[in-house]
Formats: sequence, C-alpha cells, structure tokens
Amino acid sequence: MGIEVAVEGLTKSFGRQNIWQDVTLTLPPGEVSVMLGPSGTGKTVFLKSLIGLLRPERGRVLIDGVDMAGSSEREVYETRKLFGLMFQDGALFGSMNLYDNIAFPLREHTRKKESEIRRIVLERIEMVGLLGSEEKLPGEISGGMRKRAGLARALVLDPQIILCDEPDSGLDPVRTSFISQLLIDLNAQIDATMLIVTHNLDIARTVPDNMGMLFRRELVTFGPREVLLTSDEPAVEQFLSGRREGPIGMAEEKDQATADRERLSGALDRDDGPRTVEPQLEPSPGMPVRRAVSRREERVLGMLDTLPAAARRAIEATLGTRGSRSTRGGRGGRTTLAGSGPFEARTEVRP
Ligand SMILES: Nc1ncnc2c1ncn2[C@@H]1O[C@H](COP(=O)(O)OP(=O)(O)OP(=O)(O)O)[C@@H](O)[C@H]1O
Repeated sequence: MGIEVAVEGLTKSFGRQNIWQDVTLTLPPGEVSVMLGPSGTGKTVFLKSLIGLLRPERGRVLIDGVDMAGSSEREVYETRKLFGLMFQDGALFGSMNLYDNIAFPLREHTRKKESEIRRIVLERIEMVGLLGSEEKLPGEISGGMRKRAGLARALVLDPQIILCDEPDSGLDPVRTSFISQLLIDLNAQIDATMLIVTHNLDIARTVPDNMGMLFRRELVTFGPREVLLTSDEPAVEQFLSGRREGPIGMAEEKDQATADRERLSGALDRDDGPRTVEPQLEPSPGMPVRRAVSRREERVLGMLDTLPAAARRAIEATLGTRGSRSTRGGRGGRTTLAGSGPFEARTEVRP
C-alpha cells in the first residue's frame, strides 16, 4: 500500500517572493489526490518541496518518519526512492530510445541483472500501452506517448508515492480522458499514493478521491472530492466553472478595484444551480478493485459530521448508489493505450 504524506505548516519563498504559506494537508495512503490552482500559484514548487528538491523555510513534510523539508541530504535522497515522478514533458533523454529511458532508473539505482531489468521494463511499457514502441526515440513519438513513457519510467522502481505534474498538458480531450483512465487503472494495480497537479477540469471532476486548491499564497482547502466539487468558496467555484467573473484574474489574482466593480455590478450573483458531482472513474474491466475505495469510505464516513451539508449529501448519494459497483471485479477485458485505433486505444478482451 502507498505511504501517507503529511504536510505541516509548509511555507516557501524565493527571496522576498512568498509562494505559499502555512500549507497543511495529508495525502491519505493509496488514495488519488489532485491539486488545483491558477497558473503561477506554486503547484510545481509544492511537488518539488514534497520530494525535497526545494527546501521550504518553515514546516515539515513527513514521509515514513523522515522530514523531507528538514532532514539531511542523505535521508532525503534515500526517501526520494519511494517516489515516482512524472513531469510535464515526460523529461526523457532525447538521445535514448524509450526502452533505455525507462530502464535508466533501474540501471542507475539498482544492481539488477539485464534480464530482470528487461522483465520490469516490458511490464511497465505494457501497463502504459506502449508495447512495440521501445526502439523509438522521444522525438519520434507524440506528446501523449512521451507522457506515458514518462509514467512508465516513474513506475519501474515500484514507487509508493507518485507525483504527476500536469499529465494532460498539450493533450487533446480524448487523450486526456485516456490518461485519466490510465491513472485510475495504475492506482488499482499498484495502490500507490498519488498526487496530480492539473488545470484540467475533467481530470479534477472524475479522477481524484481528494482535492485541494492553492490560491493567493494559501491552500484554500483540501479534502474529499465532494467538498471542493460542491464548494461555495468563490475562487474554487470560479475555477471549477471556468468563469471570468470572480477573484481569479488574468494575472495571478485580480486587483481589488476590479473585484469590487464586479461585486457592485452583480456579476457574481449568477446562480448556476446546484453543483453536480460526477461519478468518479472506476478501473477498466479486468483491472483489480481499487483498494483505496473502502479505506476512503471508512475515513470519509468518520469525518462526515465535520463536512458542509452539500458535501455530506453528495457523499451519502455516492455511497448509496455505488453499492456493489465498487467491489465488483472486472469483466474480462482491459483498456490499454496501445496505438491500434484512431486514438491509440483499444480494449483487449481476455478469455
Ligand atoms: N527556482 C526558482 N527560483 C525562483 N522562483 C521560482 C523558482 N521556481 C519557481 N519560482 C516561482 O514560483 C512561482 C510559482 O511557480 P510554479 O511553477 O510552482 O507555479 P505553478 O502553479 O506550477 O504554475 P503553472 O500552473 O503555470 O505551471 C512562480 O512565480 C515562479 O516564477
């Protein structure tokens, strides 16, 4: 099972520029979480702080008893091995083919024999639907394939925590849907703790168990997906509806005069009706059941009394309708991203 990541009072600045302050949240073990936020609010800085590549000036990031913000380089380096990282562009070496790129962490960090490396690399390549493309160079494949190759490389050391920085950037909506499904399928297969940074509303609405949002140098909120998806918080509401009206502007935040003008003009009084909570994606047929689902159910039921009424109703409705769906196994098929159809996807039916 994945490992819990506990962030306590984290504050990061570059010189006199404060990026965010006093960020406190817990990524529950094995669950999928999403961090939203307008551009420039420090989401990537947050990911880098979790793995100890950046050192916040205050607070702690506790992973298996090690504080990634304050421990020695050696301890941080060792703990970093628990992570798999998927960066925006796949971060592949341009001169290596996909096989060598994906094998790289195994050759660099383990003493495994080439035969064992081959087994692991091919297994991960299959997981992300790239079998047959091993010999290709990163420059010879599409952006979506590069992302999947980056994900395969993130998986070779059996990470217990996976961080994905904008897995959808540069992808069309159809491939973004496939990436969403792939992330859920991965979670079902390896039960790792996952944090995805994204602007993409479809990913935000359908993938995570938990969501948070950074805005104006603070964590606006973090919690079960239903809390954000039904939130009345103006920045969260605006972000999730993609509206121009609201506290988020073209620059990181609107100036006060614009915000006041909008308030006086009534532009913020629009009522879009009750916000709906779309069903969360389930693993593809043939995939294992996500073990996080029952753990999360117990956790969320335990905090139900502390949640806003709209979130409570959404959670109760989901639990009421899900019933046997969450415990049902697959139906003998499995969706892969193997490049056979017009959108590089196909469903394999297993006997
Ligand atoms: N190493 C660094 N030194 C100085 N400033 C930095 C450094 N890294 C990031 N920043 C600043 O921190 C701020 C947040 O950057 P970050 O990339 O984390 O934002 P983001 O929320 O991920 O944005 P986007 O959604 O556009 O990718 C930016 O103003 C950026 O210029």
